[in-house]
Amino acid sequence: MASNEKNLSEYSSTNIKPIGERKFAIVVSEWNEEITEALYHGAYSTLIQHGASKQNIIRKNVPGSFELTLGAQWMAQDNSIDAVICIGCVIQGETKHFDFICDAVAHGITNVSLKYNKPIIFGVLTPNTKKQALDRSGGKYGNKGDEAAITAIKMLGF
Ligand SMILES: Nc1c(NC[C@H](O)[C@H](O)[C@H](O)CO)[nH]c(=O)[nH]c1=O
Ligand SMILES: CC(=O)[C@@H](O)COP(=O)(O)O
Repeated sequence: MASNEKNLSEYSSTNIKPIGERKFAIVVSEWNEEITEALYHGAYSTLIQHGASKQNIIRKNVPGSFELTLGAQWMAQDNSIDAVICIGCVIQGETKHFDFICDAVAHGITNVSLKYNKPIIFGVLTPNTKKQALDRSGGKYGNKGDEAAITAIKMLGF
């Protein structure tokens, strides 16, 4: 279902219990910082809203979305971390570089989740334009960071 049919920030919270002492890592790409900071704040605030403690949310910055995979692995190998949220924004340019990055990140973080048997959430926007990114990072279609945090919480069984 396209984002213009389902707001990324709309979800039923009635069935989500407080997440107590669970520990989360949020790995944030620095490329398109205006977008990724908005996504990060969406994810962070959603975790806090559902009961996570500030000291149990670890942030790790990486240069670009391609580096999210290794950043996620560094966090996932810490046994105290229950779930990892990857935040990035890859905007289509003139060349096929976009395709290679998006493919590498999608497959990469999937492999990390299977290797460490823990949720590694794909909170990466892959828009064609900056406007599409703005619409999905706190704009008219909500915030994918919210969605990524809820996904992490649900994957932990709450
Ligand atoms: N163009 C975008 C990039 N490019 C950088 C790569 O992610 C990577 O850091 C580089 O290829 C070195 O390994 N990254 C984004 O996150 N978003 C882009 O739009
Ligand atoms: C996704 C990218 O790396 C992209 O922004 C680079 O732009 P271009 O394909 O025009 O070099």
